[in-house]
Amino acid sequence: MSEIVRHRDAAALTSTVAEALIERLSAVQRSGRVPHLGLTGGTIANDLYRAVAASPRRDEVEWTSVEFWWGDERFVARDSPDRNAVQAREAFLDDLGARAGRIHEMPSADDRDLDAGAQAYGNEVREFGAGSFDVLLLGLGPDGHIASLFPGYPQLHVDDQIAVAVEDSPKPPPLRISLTYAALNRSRAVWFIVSGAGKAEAVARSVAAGASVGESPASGVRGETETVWHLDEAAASAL
Ligand SMILES: O=C1O[C@H](COP(=O)(O)O)[C@@H](O)[C@H](O)[C@H]1O
Repeated sequence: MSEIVRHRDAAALTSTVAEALIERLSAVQRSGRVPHLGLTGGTIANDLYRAVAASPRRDEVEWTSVEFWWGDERFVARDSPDRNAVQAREAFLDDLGARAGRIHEMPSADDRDLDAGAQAYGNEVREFGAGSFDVLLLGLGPDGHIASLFPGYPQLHVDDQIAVAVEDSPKPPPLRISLTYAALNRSRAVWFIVSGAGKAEAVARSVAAGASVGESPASGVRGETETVWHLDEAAASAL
C-alpha cells in the first residue's frame, strides 16, 4: 500500500525528505549495516541533494560508508553536465566526502557501448545483492516515466535483466541505461519525490487503482517495506 505525503511546496518537500533520508541512513548504520542508496536524476532530486548537504544534521551519517547507486543514467561522456552522476556529485556527493569506491556510477559513452554498459552495471548490482537498496529515490516525468522506463517502451517488460539499454528515449539524450523492475522492486523503501503542477496528471494516473505499467511506469514500483509518494501541493493537485 502506497502512502502519500503532501508538502506545502518544493522547499518543504526537499527539507523534510532530506531529514528523513539522513535519519534512515543513520539508523541503518546504527544497526551495523552499510546503507545502499538508489539515486535518481532530475530537478527536484538535485534540490533534495543540496538540502541534504546543507542540513545541520548531515554528520549523523558516516557518508564514507554509504553505497551510492543510480536508477538510471544518460549515456553521454563521463564528465557531461547531462549525467545524473555529475549533477549528484556537484549537488552533494563531493561535499559530503562520499568515497569514490562506493559511488557506483553507470557506465558512460567513454567506457563502452550501450548494451555492454547496461550488462556491466547489471553485473555490478548483482554482486551487491541485485538491488536491495535501503532507500530508492525516484523522480517522475510528466509522461509518467521513472528512471528511464518510459510509457509504452519495451524495457518495461524486461524481467530477466537488472539493467537495460534505452536507445530512443523520448526525453533527450536518447541513449540511456535504466534499472528494470527486477532491480527497482528489490528496494526496502521507495520514495517518489515529485514537484510541480506539470507532474500532477502523471501522479494521479500513477497512483490510481488499476493503473497500468504500460501507461504509468511508476505504478510498477513497490518497496518491500514501504512506498511513499512525497508530493508538493502542485504535484498533488489532481488527486
Ligand atoms: O531524465 C530524467 O528525468 C526524470 C525526471 O526528471 P525531472 O527533471 O522532470 O524531475 C528523472 O527521474 C530521471 O532520473 C532522469 O534521468
